Amino acid sequence: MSGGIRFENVSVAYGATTVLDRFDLGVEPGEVMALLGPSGSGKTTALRTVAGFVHPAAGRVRIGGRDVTGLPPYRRGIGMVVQQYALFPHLRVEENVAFGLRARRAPRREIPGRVAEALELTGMAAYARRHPRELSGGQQQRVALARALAIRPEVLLLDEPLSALDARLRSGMLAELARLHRELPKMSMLYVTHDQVEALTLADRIAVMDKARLREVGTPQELYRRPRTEFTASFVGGANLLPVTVTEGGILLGTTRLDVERGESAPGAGATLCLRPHLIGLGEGPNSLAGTVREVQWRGATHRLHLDLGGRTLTADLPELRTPPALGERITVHFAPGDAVLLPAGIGADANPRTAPGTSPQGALTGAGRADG
Ligand SMILES: Nc1ncnc2c1ncn2[C@@H]1O[C@H](COP(=O)(O)OP(=O)(O)OP(=O)(O)O)[C@@H](O)[C@H]1O
Repeated sequence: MSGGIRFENVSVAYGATTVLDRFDLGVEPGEVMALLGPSGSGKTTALRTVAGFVHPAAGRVRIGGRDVTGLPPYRRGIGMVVQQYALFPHLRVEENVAFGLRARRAPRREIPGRVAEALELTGMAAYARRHPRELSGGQQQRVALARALAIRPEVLLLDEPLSALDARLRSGMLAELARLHRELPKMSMLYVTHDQVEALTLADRIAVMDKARLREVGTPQELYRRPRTEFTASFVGGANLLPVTVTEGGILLGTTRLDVERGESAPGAGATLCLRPHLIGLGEGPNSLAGTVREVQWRGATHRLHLDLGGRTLTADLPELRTPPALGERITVHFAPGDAVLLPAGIGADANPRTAPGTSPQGALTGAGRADG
């Protein structure tokens, strides 16, 4: 059985409010696709249309090529894990895991083996006889995962599965999910998150959503290194977004001429320079920028500097400095021509990157540090 999910122009509305607008996306068999976007962008709604809990006003949903738009959830071949573990408190772990199999009328003699297999996959075999209240939050989430896997789903739907866990458990579970993906290479996963680190770590591709629409889809590397919109640039990884002017003679940041590829931006047009904080170096270089130090944050392995470039803030993450600059000091930083991306003004402008998480009031995004904690 080949998995894979296909959204074909799926729209969902509650009353007059469209919460999913002509959503068109394919998840390949065996692929992990993250749905990444701010709160309320429609991620959960998209996932629930695959599960069969939300019915589209228009469009079709396919799983493994099969049109499942009209099918009830239990006939779709899906496993689902949500933020709240939703285990039955009065049932032991093994009974919780067997529940989905019984509900689907799996042959009785097969159930113990399938339960054991699912508990083994999730590292919970030793806890089979316990009740949920005797488990930690992370363990309960593993049981929820085991329950979803026991039915051997074609597709696994995960809705913020790690958000109830503390940071250390979260990174452990993330590694577990990556291992699971390697061990079950045919199973597709659709993973809803608003955490870019989870998406970058786990996903083969990321679908960036905002305001009920799909904004951009690509591999984590594509979206990180070559974002096509300001929204993606700021939401995936954190970026400095600086308005520049495109002229025949080159790109101008204020009066400073920069050596960066012009891309699709036509002379005369406005554009935005996207520059990742960690790709900025100290001192003179190919693209030198002078600024006044407004803030210095020591972050262990790095120093984060906020520089005032004449009214614009530039955030730079530098490897830990022996002698960090003083506040008010004037310093020069630089970046390599290939390390900045020029985004044509206007694309994704209505996506309002200024409200993306981690954006400082000056419009320089400081969220890149989330990747390093
Ligand atoms: N049953 C419902 N009735 C009315 N509006 C709803 C319903 N479910 C969701 N919505 C609205 O649809 C929009 C999208 O919700 P959805 O849960 O898909 O967003 P999300 O991207 O998953 O957000 P979050 O990250 O906060 O979970 C929101 O504005 C939400 O208020």
